Amino acid sequence: MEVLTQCLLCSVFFIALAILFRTVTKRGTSSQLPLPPGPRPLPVLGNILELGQNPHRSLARLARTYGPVMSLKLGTIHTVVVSSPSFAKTVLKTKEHSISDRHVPDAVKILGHEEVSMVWSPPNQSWRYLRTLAKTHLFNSQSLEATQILRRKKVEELVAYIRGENGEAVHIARAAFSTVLNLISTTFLSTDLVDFKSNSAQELKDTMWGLMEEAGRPNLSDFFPLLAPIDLQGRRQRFTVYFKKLYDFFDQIIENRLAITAEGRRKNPDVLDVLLQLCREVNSKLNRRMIKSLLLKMEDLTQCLLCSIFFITLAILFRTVTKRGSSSQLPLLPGPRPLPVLGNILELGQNPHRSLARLARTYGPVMSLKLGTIHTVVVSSPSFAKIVLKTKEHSISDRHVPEAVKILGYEQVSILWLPPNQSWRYLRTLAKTHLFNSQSLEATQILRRKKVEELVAYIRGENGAAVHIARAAFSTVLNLISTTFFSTDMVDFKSNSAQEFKDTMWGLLEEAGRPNLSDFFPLLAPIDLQGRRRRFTVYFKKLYDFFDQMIENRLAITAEGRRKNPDVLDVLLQICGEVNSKLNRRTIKSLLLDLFIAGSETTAATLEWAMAELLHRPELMMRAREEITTVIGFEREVEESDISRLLFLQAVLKETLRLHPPVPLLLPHKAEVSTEINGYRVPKNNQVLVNVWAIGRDEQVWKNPDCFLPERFMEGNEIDFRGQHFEFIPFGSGRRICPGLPLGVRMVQLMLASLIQSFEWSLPDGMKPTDLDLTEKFGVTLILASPLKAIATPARKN
Ligand code: HEM
Repeated sequence: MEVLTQCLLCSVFFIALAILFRTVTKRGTSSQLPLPPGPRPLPVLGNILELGQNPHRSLARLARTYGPVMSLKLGTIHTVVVSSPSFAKTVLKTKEHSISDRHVPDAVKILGHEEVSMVWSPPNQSWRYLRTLAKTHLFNSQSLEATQILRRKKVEELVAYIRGENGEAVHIARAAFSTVLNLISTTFLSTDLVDFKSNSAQELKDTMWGLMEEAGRPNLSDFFPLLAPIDLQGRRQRFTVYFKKLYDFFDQIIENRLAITAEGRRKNPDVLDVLLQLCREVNSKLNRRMIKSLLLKMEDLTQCLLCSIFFITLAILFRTVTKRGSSSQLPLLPGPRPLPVLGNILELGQNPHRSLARLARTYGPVMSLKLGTIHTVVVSSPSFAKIVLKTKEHSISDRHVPEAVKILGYEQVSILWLPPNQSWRYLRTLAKTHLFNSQSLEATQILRRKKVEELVAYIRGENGAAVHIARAAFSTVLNLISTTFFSTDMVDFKSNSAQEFKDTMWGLLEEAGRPNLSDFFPLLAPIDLQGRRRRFTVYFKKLYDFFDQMIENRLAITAEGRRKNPDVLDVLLQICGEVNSKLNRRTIKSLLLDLFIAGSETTAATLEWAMAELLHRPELMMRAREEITTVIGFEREVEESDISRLLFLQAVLKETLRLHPPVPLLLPHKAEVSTEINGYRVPKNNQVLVNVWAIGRDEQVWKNPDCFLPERFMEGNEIDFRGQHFEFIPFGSGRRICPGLPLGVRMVQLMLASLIQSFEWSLPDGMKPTDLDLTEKFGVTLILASPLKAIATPARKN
């Protein structure tokens, strides 16, 4: 009851928060105005997660979907992004009088800086005055000509410095930065005033560098201006220190200059002399304006105070919630500093596997992050993967269950999400003995061969039109799984209900690939802000109905007499009917659902990646064809039993799984008990992710890790993916290793070999192999961002 009241209070609090954000958001826009298209924003966060580590690239990618003018919501900030020359012209030229104000970062709203800064002030009279000043005194070509000798000298100093390094590696950015500071100071303040070898000059350089570094990191207050008054990250406070230091420095320069000019006019006045001269004329005006801006700030004070109280409460609440999960005595694993509330979510970006690999370069192969309120350990090296998946398999094989699947009691019976308890062990044994044992897979290979023939026939029927490889593969894999486990006669994929099944499965997997706020903030889960759990319930009910119908049909048939060749469904129903059976209809339905969820997109994505890599490197495609032609010829179709002789094809599959593991972070593991890795404590309930994508590209292990080189898996290289070689674990390892591995591998190999044997492949629209876009998209599985389309020409039999 106590927990319930707490939950209720939290829900009320968060609903209030959501309403507040919605109100704040609505205030900024007019409902009559049509907004440019754009990705659907998440509640509260908006589209922040889409920005990633490289917003310029992420936005370019989004523009491919939503067009050259699109709208996003970054936190509560409505943002329009323009990505084409013509719309850039509209914004920067045609509309220059309505779109040349600035969106001012919160951190620079200090010391009245933004009101007098040429960079940040709105295009008003003072700004125009500063622009004219810059044009006439700072950047006019005559004075730049006159000062070029000074700059030449500074560049000579740079060359001398580099020469002095005597072949040591030079930090180009730092050397350039120092020189640029010198060049600017030399141009505007003359060299004799700024000696960059002195201590104060060194300090100026460090302060500038620190300021730039600080400014480059995201600031919560810029996404949620309502949070600005409490300066949660202390950004404004640190900026104030930097600014004060710089102001002091410039004050000193001005004082020195005034002292010199007091002794008499300088021979060659520089820009500072001119500015000081002008300053004398406008001095009083400048002072009055500063006083006015101070008075204006007084008015806002009361409002700020009220906001502060609200957000301080919010911060304290989040801190309390967060602290509950960890103990302050525990030594923490290294990791990037989390932001308040969001933690390290912003670091994940669009491609978490890549971002985490990058972070691991700084924080090491075991690091800790906070994703919202979820403490997460990320492992990125073969040796630590071994510790997590093997040495510690008994303490780190629980699952961190996504909120969306906590519906209809599914997670309590699912092999994917159950903790490693008795029920899970029972299901794993069942899978091993009845579903994926090599004898029954041998027995069903003729059925799968037929389904692959249907795929080949479908592609032949396209008559040279481009084939959407992933979609064709997805349908075929659904057929292959159903044929393996419940015989073809039970599932006719040409019927309407089968089409509906496919669409529902596709929809479910698409939905599951999008981030869910509730997974980062489980306290929000009860209100299901994004409606994810509601939509999952609809999908699950449809699929359960489908399986129910299938079971009913089967029971009706078996009631008429035992079937000649019982399939997996017959066996499961048989076990279900036994006394004290651990299996019931609900468990069977969840198991079937899991097989389709875990086996369909993973297998289809692997085939798509393999085809994409071979189309990208036609000489490898040719080698694979030659091997098939030599070993099998054209007279008959490839059989699963042929694969053991197709060594290059096997190497292609391995290389595909190394470079493009379909489940790049495995399914999330969870520590069942507090444990220790590398001398650090991993507290109970921490989420544990294994970055197999990063491990597959580890430079310490793989030569030319980013190149697709199937040959590396030939010539006596015994490394395989069955969980013993931790440098290559696309199926995981240990207790939770993928039980569907034998079927998955058979399916991909058979489809790939058949497609290569039956067709010559090329790219549509005159695309060259090098034009093929191999960019990834992270979702439930790692897929190609631009789905692969290819043209199949029936193979010539020479
Ligand atoms: C190329 C194809 C496949 C790949 C790369 C793959 C990969 C994986 C991975 C990485 C895991 C998680 C391991 C972990 O969390 O430690 C997993 C789990 C699982 N896979 Fe696969 N898989 C594939 C095909 C299949 C197929 C065809 C099926 C069944 C028809 C299947 C059924 C499962 C199940 C039931 C689990 C959950 C095991 C558990 O949690 O105990 N997979 N798979």
